[in-house]
Amino acid sequence: MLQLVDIDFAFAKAKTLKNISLQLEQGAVVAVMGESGCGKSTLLNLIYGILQPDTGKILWNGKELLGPDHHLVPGHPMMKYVPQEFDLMPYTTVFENVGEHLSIQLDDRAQTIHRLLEVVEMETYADRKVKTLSGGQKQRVAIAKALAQQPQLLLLDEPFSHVDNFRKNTLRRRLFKHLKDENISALIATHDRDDVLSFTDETIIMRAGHIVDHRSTREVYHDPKDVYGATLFDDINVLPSGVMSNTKDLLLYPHQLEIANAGYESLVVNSYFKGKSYLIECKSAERTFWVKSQKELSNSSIVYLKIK
Ligand SMILES: Nc1ncnc2c1ncn2[C@@H]1O[C@H](COP(=O)(O)OP(=O)(O)OP(=O)(O)O)[C@@H](O)[C@H]1O
Repeated sequence: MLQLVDIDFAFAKAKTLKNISLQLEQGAVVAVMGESGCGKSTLLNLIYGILQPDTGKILWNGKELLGPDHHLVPGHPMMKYVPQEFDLMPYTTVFENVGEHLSIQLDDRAQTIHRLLEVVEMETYADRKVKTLSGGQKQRVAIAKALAQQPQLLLLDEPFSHVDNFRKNTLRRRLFKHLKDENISALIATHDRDDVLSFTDETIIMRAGHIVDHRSTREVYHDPKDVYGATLFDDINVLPSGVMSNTKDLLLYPHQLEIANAGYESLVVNSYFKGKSYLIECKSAERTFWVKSQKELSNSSIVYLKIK
């Protein structure tokens, strides 16, 4: 179990992380979301032991982990980190990169490497030199290399940012299944709601160096604390009490409103094609609303909005 207790950290004078406390049970897969610059990567760097907290403690199974001020080589053996700029050996093969830290005396070394290359769908590239790979392929090799070292905690920073949509879904399913099968905990800094909604147990929301929410992913999504948290998942309708016969202030995603024959009058400003449906942007009294529609609607037409 990982615990952070009252961590503060500053790169310069201004604090980058403030009063961070959290607990992660073994096997939990947890997303870290928040706007760019809010401190997600810094948090992962502190946990991994690349940065030294100014105050506070990081504990693993109750034992304090000492930061880089106390170690010649930063990092801790039970965790692996895949940063945004992955650390691979460009002139050696994919196979050797994944196996870099695996003992050559290990009986099932080759099998282990091939099994992990399957998890990241890179088995056909085993003999290719890393420098000849695309960014997305390198990212997949970096993930397999981290898994090869059998971490108890995996820290992933934007793990699929370079991977095309075609591969992303299979890769995500395989990777998260592997994490669950092997009871590996993971902290994943991501901007991608699809990573978060389908695959994580809990979500941490960060803002300006603080943790502002940490609950189960479903609670964080269904019952957002504020507009900031909700907007990380989707466009959001802010409905103060009384706007659409609602008796309290509401934050609603586009699919929670509908266009009806009667209701709150609004003017269509734009229709955005989304594949299965259109996202309609409407305006009433200086307020913007977002709603889904099966049909494209012409700009300046009038619609009536209702809470579903
Ligand atoms: N080496 C550094 N020296 C000084 N300031 C830094 C350094 N690294 C990051 N920062 C600053 O610390 C803050 C947090 O950065 P961090 O990279 O943790 O954000 P992030 O939430 O991961 O952002 P993103 O989503 O864009 O990756 C930012 O204001 C950033 O400019």
